[in-house]
Amino acid sequence: MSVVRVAAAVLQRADGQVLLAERPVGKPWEGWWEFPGGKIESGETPYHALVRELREELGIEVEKAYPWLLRRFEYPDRSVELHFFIVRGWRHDPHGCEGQQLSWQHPAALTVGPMLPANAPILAALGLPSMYAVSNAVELGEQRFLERLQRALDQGLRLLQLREKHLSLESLERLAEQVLTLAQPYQARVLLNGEPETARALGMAGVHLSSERLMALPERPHDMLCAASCHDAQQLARAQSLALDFAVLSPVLPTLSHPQARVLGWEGFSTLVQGSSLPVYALGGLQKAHMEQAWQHGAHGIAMMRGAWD
Ligand SMILES: Nc1nc2c([nH]c(=O)n2[C@@H]2O[C@H](COP(=O)(O)OP(=O)(O)OP(=O)(O)O)[C@@H](O)[C@H]2O)c(=O)[nH]1
Repeated sequence: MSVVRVAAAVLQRADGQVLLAERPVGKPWEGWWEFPGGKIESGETPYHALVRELREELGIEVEKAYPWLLRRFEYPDRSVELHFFIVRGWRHDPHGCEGQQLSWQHPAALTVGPMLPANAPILAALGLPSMYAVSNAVELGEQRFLERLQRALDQGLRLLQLREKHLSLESLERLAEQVLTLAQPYQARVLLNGEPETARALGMAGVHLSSERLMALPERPHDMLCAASCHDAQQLARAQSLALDFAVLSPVLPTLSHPQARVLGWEGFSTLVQGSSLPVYALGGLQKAHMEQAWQHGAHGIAMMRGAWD
């Protein structure tokens, strides 16, 4: 079966809502909802197809579009390869130039549907925020870390990795309880860097695997979020084949926590994440101000340890 290559756009407003379109009468899957976009013509790059499709379908001019995920899916009559972009800047108000109905929607609470079957993991990925903070109680001291965590939650942090490898199980339990108590009113999700069973026992939303654990794990846990640390193509491929929720790729820049590690640089990062079916956070020596650069290089967002608590 030949592969249909498609450019698809997640137009995202500052409030997080994304634009969905209903497939018009007469097309395959009519009445189903999708992200605006269409087939990549021969000789076109995915980006150029995106710009053309959004002009033709929505009457907008793309100003800021970032490469995001590649999703392969088998329909009964065709295989599709969907090149998703996140579009954060455009000129003119989108309207359905082909008579299609449009709707701005919160990815986690759609009020239109059904969505095309290929798109379920895309909606899940859109539920992940741009920033992923990694705890640093060992350097800050627990009290100061908890104060900084409270401040970060107030400022919008919604995803956190508790990574305190030096602690005994008893001390970890105590700290985890305090962290979860702070995170709960914000519905912020906390992942434990460790084993799935420990994460489950501590009531965490998920587990974050070390790269070593990632390579050894036969199957991902299905009752919680599951993410992993990756440093090369082989580990990223493993994270994709286990269908994890997301990966973290590091170190992008030199970092104090891993002074010996070979730095990827932004170009190395972007080469590795190109074509990823999973959202990938950039990590290593980053500050909040690196967000735009991370998006330009194909990252879902940035992960930070020291930078998250400044
Ligand atoms: N634009 C878009 N297409 C998607 C999404 N998800 C998804 O599976 N697709 C698939 O990607 C293909 C998009 O091609 P298209 O919209 O230009 O073509 P089409 O179905 O109208 O078919 P036709 O032009 O051959 O009649 C379709 O097979 C569609 O089912 C999505 O979110 N947006």
